[in-house]
Amino acid sequence: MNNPPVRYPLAIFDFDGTLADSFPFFIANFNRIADRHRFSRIREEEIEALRGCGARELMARLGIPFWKLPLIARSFITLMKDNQAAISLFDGVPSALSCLARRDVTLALVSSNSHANVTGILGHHCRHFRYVDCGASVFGKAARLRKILRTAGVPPGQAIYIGDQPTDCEAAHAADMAFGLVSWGYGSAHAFRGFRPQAHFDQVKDLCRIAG
Ligand SMILES: O=C(O)COP(=O)(O)O
Repeated sequence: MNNPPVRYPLAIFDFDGTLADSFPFFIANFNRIADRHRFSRIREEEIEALRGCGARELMARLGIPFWKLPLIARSFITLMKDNQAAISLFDGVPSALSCLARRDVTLALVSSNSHANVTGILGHHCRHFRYVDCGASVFGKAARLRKILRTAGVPPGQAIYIGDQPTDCEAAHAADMAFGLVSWGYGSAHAFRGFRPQAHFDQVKDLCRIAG
């Protein structure tokens, strides 16, 4: 990991692929949702290449128009709601969250997933989060980040958004915040070519370094 140059008093987390290991569930259900919403199915051997695409490129390759995104997101969210037990947090996430909370980092979460799924999967680890903002559109996270900054009264330069997708990085930078990229998420390193995350986290336990 590149050590963050400063301690970040406010750390905002993405959920899927960052805290929750939902990629296997996403892939297992992908073609079912593709059939329902009439976009391209994927084959096992395409997955790695698709993880290297940004959201716009992915949508173009799969034939997903923007207007279908909320409908597709809703289908995944509903499916996940009925299968929450199949999704767990990445190993080490609970101790990383309690380490940060213990060291007085304010924790928040901005996700495009639903509040019910996020809180259901986090379970009692939810207690570490001061702010939880769910239901953001994939391209609409910057406004949610700004709202948390305002509510928390923290200047953007003292906050970091930690996520796994290029859209997360774009949102953080649009909100003038630092972005921390995790290596265990949906997006592969190739998807981040041309992006400049302020921090890289190679292992979950590295997240504790946000506390300085
Ligand atoms: O990383 C993403 O953009 C997707 O994750 P989210 O569902 O928690 O928003």
